[in-house]
Amino acid sequence: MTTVIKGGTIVTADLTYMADVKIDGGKIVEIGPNLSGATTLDASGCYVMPGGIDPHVHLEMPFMGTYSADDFESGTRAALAGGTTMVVDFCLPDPGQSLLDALKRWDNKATRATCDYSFHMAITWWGEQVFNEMKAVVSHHGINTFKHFMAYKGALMVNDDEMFASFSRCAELGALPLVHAENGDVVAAMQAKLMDEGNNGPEAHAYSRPASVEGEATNRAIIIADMAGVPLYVVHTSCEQAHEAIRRARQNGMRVYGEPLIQHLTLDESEYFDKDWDHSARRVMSPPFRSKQHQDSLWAGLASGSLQVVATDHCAFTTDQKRTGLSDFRKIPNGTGGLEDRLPMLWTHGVATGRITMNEFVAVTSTNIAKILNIYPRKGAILVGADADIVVFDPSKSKTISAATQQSAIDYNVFEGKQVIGLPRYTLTRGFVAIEDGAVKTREGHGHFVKREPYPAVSKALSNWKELTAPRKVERSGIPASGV
Ligand SMILES: NC(=O)NCCC(=O)O
Ligand SMILES: [Zn+2]
Ligand SMILES: [Zn+2]
Repeated sequence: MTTVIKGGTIVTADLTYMADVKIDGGKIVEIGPNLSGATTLDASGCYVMPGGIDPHVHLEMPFMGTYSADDFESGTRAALAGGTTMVVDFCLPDPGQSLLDALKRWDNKATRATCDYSFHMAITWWGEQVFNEMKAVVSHHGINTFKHFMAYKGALMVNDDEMFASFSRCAELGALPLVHAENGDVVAAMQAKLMDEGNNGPEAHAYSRPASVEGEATNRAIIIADMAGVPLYVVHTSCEQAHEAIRRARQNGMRVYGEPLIQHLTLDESEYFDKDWDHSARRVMSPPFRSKQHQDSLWAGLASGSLQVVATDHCAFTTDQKRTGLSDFRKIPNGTGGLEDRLPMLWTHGVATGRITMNEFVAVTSTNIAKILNIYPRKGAILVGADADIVVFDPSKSKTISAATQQSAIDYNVFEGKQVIGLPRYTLTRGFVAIEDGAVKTREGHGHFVKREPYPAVSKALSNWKELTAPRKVERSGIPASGV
């Protein structure tokens, strides 16, 4: 059964033009004028764009003694409602657990997904078993990214030697390491000091994680990646110090990518000084929200290309879950939602204000990450042969964000009361119309796992360069006799 999206303007990362899009069997089969099919979707006045890809979500994540509240059904439903058609979650092995066993657990959870998904594998401990299993993760399970937490001491955190070993293994396998870059040792010490001084409220979460601990860790991860000869992707880049380290590395020819979150771009640190404990605790996430100056730096990075991707780190906890930390901010589960709001908030605060163009919007919400994850042009493109993961985006449609009308399972929204302009008229996941003018028609279990091959081009280029510039013994003639 063919579907035609008719009368819209196609917007991709590099082109804007008027054409219809014909879909058959979940794929784009034709692009051009005056197309017809069994079903027609009216896109007049709309932009027809690749569906959003959110490479950073935590659905039903076991974390800080609880589980994040959105599972693969409600989380992907929220994604589709906001124009996002693929998510990438993080598989988190327990300490000592086999990576492959952990993957079975994630496979089971994800069967309920309503849109396509993939996983990053987290390296939460190190040993020969992990070293060996990383190969199977890449070659048999279609996962080409490995996440490293430099924070969450005593839980998910790995040390520099473990990171260097894992990054080096990534280099051998053609995989890409990811880092949560905050100095976990310094954060733990600062948290303890703040508690000793009686600072137990959610604002202390922000005090304990200043921009410098993120900048230092980002720089350290970049240097470790360079020594290991591997590219690096820095998740939730929230401040100028981290951005500056990424910019500098890129200027020096390193392949380092930075991912600001929509929350850091649009919400600031004043949220933590609200008199209402719940208000502040609901916004506790790591890294914390920053000042307006840091926000300006992130926006500039998106416009100039030194930062490449806007994600959400969707990790939603209910107010009751947040209240676990009523007397100790260290126990407030870290994380916020945003899956449904990423595209409308970025359009409103980015495109509508002129901070980024429509094409840059597509690049940072979809195409760039599709290329980084090595799934382009199956995803992230409006091209014949691509999956029909499409958002028909109406720039004149507006709403006020409210928990009362959201898809996420939690009881609040960190963007509550914000007016957005620009919303999906239709969201299609592999050709299936899951969102139609605000009506949610998602199908549980429709989502497929997207396998991702390793990166032959980047790894080959980097290993060629490393080989050319490797330390070499200088062959000398006429070596003087020993003076002894
Ligand atoms: N970001 C956050 O606070 N929670 C989710 C886990 C992580 O990404 O660090
Ligand atoms: Zn993180
Ligand atoms: Zn995260």
